[in-house]
Amino acid sequence: MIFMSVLLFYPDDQLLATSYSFDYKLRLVLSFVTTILFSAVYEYTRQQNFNTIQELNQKNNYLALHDQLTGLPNRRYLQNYLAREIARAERHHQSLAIMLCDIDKFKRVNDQYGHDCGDRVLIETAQLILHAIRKQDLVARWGGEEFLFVLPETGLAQAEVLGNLVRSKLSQHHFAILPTDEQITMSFGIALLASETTIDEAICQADKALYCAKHRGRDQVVIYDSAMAS
Ligand SMILES: Nc1nc2c(ncn2[C@@H]2O[C@H](COP(=O)(O)OP(=O)(O)OP(=O)(O)O)[C@@H](O)[C@H]2O)c(=O)[nH]1
Repeated sequence: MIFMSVLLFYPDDQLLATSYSFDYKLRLVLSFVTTILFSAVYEYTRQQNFNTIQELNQKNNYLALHDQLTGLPNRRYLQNYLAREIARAERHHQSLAIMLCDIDKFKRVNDQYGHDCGDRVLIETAQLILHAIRKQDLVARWGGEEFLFVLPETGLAQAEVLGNLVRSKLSQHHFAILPTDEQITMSFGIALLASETTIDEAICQADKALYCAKHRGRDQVVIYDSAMAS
C-alpha cells in the first residue's frame, strides 16, 4: 500500500507517465485504504466468530460427556474410556478393577433436609472421591447417588483398600449443610475385569457385590464372588 502511494504521488514523469489529478490519486489511495480496513475488520470478526464456535463446540462436548451437578464424567464418557482402558489392560496383561458405590439411605437425606441439600451432599461426595483416587483412576456418576470407579492396574485387594479408604473418609467427613451428628455412609461392590469377562458382565458383578453390601447392613466393601451369580 505504501509502495503504491509512493508510486502514485512521486513527481510525474519521473517514475510513471501518469497524468491523473492529485484529487483522483488521493481518492484512489483512500479507496485502497478503506478496502484494506474493511478486509481487516472482516477478517478479525471472522476469526472471532470461528473462536466462539470452537469454544461453544468444546462446551457442548464437555456437557455431553459430564454430569452437570458434580462435574464428573457421565456414562457416555465411560463407554469410550472403558473401551480404551480394556484394550490397554489386555495389551499389557494388567488387571482392571471396577468398583460401584452408592450412598446409603440417600432418600432419607432428601426427604429430611430437602433436594438441594441432597444435591450438595452429592457434589461434596464427588469431590471427596476425586481427592482419594490416583491420577490414572476414573470415577464417573453412574446414576442418581451411584458412582463407578475404573481402576487400571488394580487387583481386587487394592480396590478393596481404596473402597475402604473412601468409605472411612466419607464417614469422617462433616457436611457443612447437614447437622453435625448426621453421618453419610456408602456401600461398595467390586469386580475384576478378567479376560473372559465383558465390561457389562463386570459392571453387573460389581452391582451384585454392591447389592450384597447393602443387604449385609451397608457402609462396607464387598468383593464379587461367583456364589452371588444367581
Ligand atoms: N438430591 C438429589 N437426589 C437424587 C438425585 N438423583 C437421585 N436422587 C435421589 O436418590 C434417592 C435414592 O433412593 P433409593 O434408591 O431408595 O436408595 P437409598 O435411599 O439411598 O437407599 P439404599 O441405596 O438402599 O441405601 C432417591 O430419593 C432419588 O430421588 C440427585 O441428582 N439429587
